[in-house]
Amino acid sequence: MKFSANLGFLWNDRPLPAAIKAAKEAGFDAVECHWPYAVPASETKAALDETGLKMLGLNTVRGNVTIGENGLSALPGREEEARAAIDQAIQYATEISAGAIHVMAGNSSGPRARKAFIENLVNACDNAGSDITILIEPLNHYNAPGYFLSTVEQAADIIREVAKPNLKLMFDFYHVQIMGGDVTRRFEAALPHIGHVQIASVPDRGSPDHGELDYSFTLRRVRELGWAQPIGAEYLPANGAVPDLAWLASFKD
Ligand SMILES: O=C(O)[C@@H](O)C(=O)CO
Ligand SMILES: [Mg+2]
Repeated sequence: MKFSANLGFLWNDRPLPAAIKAAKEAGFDAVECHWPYAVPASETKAALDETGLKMLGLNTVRGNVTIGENGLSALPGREEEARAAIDQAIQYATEISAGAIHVMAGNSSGPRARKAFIENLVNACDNAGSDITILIEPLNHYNAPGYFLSTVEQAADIIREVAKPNLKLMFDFYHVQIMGGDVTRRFEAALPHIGHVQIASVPDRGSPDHGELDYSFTLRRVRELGWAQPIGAEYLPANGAVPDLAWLASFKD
């Protein structure tokens, strides 16, 4: 299997270009991040070019994080800000040739929120063009209480309704296990919609070699089902920002 280092959590004690280099040295096949915007895209691109790693994805900004905002795209009345966040992400992703943008929904619920989310996703898909995949990610209700999107089934409904070929599901096993489990069957059912896969141990969101999910089984099944893209290692290192990587050698090709 191939793995992508999620630099939102791994090596997040250093500037993004240095984190990209650390991921390369550690043997990762790709990188992904959360919010790279403080670093000029040219600097991120230079580190990607130097290491030969691809940036698989980045997120739209969350809004006012000091009051707990967690995305803007499913917030009725905030359409202008949501569009600006999507435009910013598309511009950054284009400059660094990133593969995907995770459009963050935000904390909301109900039909008006759903309508706003769908309209923003249509706009994101149309403006991103065919080289950038737009991702939506269900988040669990412990880490993201009140978040609009919490299950893969809800996300699949939205993807069907938006009906754009570049809208896909970010299937994060950590969240999916917490929100109902049965992860192997649910992965298989969602496979046609999946655009990226992420992992972490459950419930502590640590390295994927312990906890209630057995990734040596789960990832074998993922591979058998034909998934060949790098899997996002999105976990919280046990001791700060430098990750424990014993798991990587045993899971990698
Ligand atoms: O799982 C997560 O939390 C991330 O993938 C993310 O992008 C939202 O913070
Ligand atoms: Mg995730």
